[in-house]
Amino acid sequence: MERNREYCKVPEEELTAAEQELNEVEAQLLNLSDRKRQLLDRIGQLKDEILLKKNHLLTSRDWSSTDFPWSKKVKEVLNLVFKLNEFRPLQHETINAAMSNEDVILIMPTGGGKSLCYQLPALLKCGVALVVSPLVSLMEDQLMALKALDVPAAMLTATSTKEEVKSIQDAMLNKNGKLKLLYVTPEKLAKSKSFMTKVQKMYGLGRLSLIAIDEVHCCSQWGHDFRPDYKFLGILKGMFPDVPILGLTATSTSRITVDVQKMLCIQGCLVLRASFNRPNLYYEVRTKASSQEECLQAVEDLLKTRYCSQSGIIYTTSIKDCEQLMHGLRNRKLRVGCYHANLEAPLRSKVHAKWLSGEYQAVVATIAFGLGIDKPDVRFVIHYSLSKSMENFYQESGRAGRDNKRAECILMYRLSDVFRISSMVFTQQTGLQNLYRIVEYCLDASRCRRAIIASHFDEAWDSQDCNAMCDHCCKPKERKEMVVTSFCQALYKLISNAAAVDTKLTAQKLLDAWYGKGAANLRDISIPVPKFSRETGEVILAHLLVTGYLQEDFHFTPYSTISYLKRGPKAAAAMSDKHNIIMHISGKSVPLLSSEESHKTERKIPLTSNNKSLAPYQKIETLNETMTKSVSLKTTRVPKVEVLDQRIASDDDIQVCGAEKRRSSWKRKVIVLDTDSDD
Ligand SMILES: Nc1ncnc2c1ncn2[C@@H]1O[C@H](COP(=O)(O)OP(=O)(O)OP(=O)(O)O)[C@@H](O)[C@H]1O
Repeated sequence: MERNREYCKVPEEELTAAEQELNEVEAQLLNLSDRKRQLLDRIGQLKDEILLKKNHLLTSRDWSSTDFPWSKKVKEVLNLVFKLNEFRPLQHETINAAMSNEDVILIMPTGGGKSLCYQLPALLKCGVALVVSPLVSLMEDQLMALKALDVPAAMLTATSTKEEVKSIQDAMLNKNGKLKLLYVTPEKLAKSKSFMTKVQKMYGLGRLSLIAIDEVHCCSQWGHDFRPDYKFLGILKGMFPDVPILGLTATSTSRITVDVQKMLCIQGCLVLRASFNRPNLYYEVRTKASSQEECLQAVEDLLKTRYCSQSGIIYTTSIKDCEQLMHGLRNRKLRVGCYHANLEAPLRSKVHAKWLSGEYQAVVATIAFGLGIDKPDVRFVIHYSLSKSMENFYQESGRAGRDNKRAECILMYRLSDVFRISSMVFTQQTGLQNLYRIVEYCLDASRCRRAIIASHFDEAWDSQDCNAMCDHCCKPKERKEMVVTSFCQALYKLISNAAAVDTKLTAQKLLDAWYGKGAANLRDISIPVPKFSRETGEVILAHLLVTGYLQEDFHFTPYSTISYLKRGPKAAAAMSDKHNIIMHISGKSVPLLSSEESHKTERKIPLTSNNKSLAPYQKIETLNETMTKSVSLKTTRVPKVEVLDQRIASDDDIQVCGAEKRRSSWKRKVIVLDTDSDD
């Protein structure tokens, strides 16, 4: 080609030659970019294969073995330093993996004993373990506990004094230093260059023993608690390649776990997942009354009867709710305190202390009362309103029953709460998605509550595992299907009618119009008023919302954010003749266990005053006779799934969140769909 160019004196000839050459180059480029794509694909495949192979090797090793060189020492430190007799599930495995310098992600329910998994190896390894923790209060709790055990630990935060910083940094680099654990916030790592330089020096001296990252799900944007500073932790593996990273979390779906591995550059690492099942926790959802007074009454009744002289937590959504509920309960002579972020730290500590000592029966709290709460005998957690996500609910309710004795988690559900929370979370990337999952948990009228929790956390579930420890398994109901397509179409029509007069409808206004109430110009006489209660109407509306047939439409006013309803992304399907929108409802109780027996069953479950070492996620195998009976009851298959014809369906036999309604005049048209259906 070069030669061509040299001899081409005439510009026309040179142009032809250049164009020819360009064509050839383009053809080569195409070939090369094809090849590049092929190579990239292959590299991706090979990397996946290597990770899979590595992961296979890791998972096939017996991490619970007691034949590791450090095994004897591990047992000694467990007994002598931590004063514990034996490991809880997965603790030993995690410790062995960390001692082998493997990266690990440990997913273990709240209270499962994650801290020991990095504290113990930190004591056995040479040097200092860096513990990244999201909250100063959490670190303080940990330091207090470690001090009581005589374990040398320190923390560095934005408020540490110069002297503190200096003495800690000296200890980091001192070959003979005693410091074993150093707690830091992710912000400290991300923002303090001088501190990172010290960590690098410590690493250079071979004194960085391991990196533990608490609440590691905060790395992932898919998690409910994404913290931008956690992103920075991605550089640690590159900087300190031979230091094991131990990520710990109580809540992580598979998607979040993969994301976290990617963020931390520890793909293919060992993932240890303890069961999310907490056999000693009883889960229940109750319909919340619409009047403030009735709601208060319901909580008062619980505290004065069912939970008389027992200790618990009542979670509310806002600071205002928190204070109002506390005053309401105090006026009813209940010993409760309140805890939220607007209270000064000393006051919060005082409330916490009064609750720990039993002076307060319960703390009415916002989510500010959370991480680090380690009271073993919390017998009840009441959610006075929905949580923001299943993860939040699991974590908050998980503060009950850490002593492994029976404790109860009651969630009070009302549709209007959904919109209060949605207008707070809709700007977050997965805010609404997360909220709708917990709404589904509340709406489900028959499925085992813990089966729903397990499936949320991608955990395999055996229907026998509940042991009648949720409201649905305690009093099983038939599971039926109801076709709600025409109701959805009716709601669309009401929304369109309102739009025609330049009006937007909130859920309450939409329900008013549907039930022939509210402004006359928003009603539609061509749409029959439902024969079922408004409560059932609310459930149908909520179902249409969480399944995408309706959608929230947020508008800002100077004082608040209002959620209106509009057609959802599935509207076209809902309008099609061929499409049925099906909702599960529950029918009659399965008459195998009388309510008296079920009550007995409820009361007889765990069990564990003589079973202290039982971890929350271990199966309780010592079933008594009544429990065995309830298990066989629970596993009894519902004989049929029925489609109730929507035109004549009424409240009869429909159970909505525990509010059971029955009428003898029930007429229904039944189409048998399936004769062997279950959840
Ligand atoms: N092997 C064990 N035997 C008995 N008790 C243990 C064991 N391991 C940990 N514990 C106790 O369990 C309690 C909870 O432990 P820890 O705080 O580590 O839980 P966690 O999983 O970090 O919970 P959270 O997610 O709420 O922070 C602590 O009081 C701890 O002393």
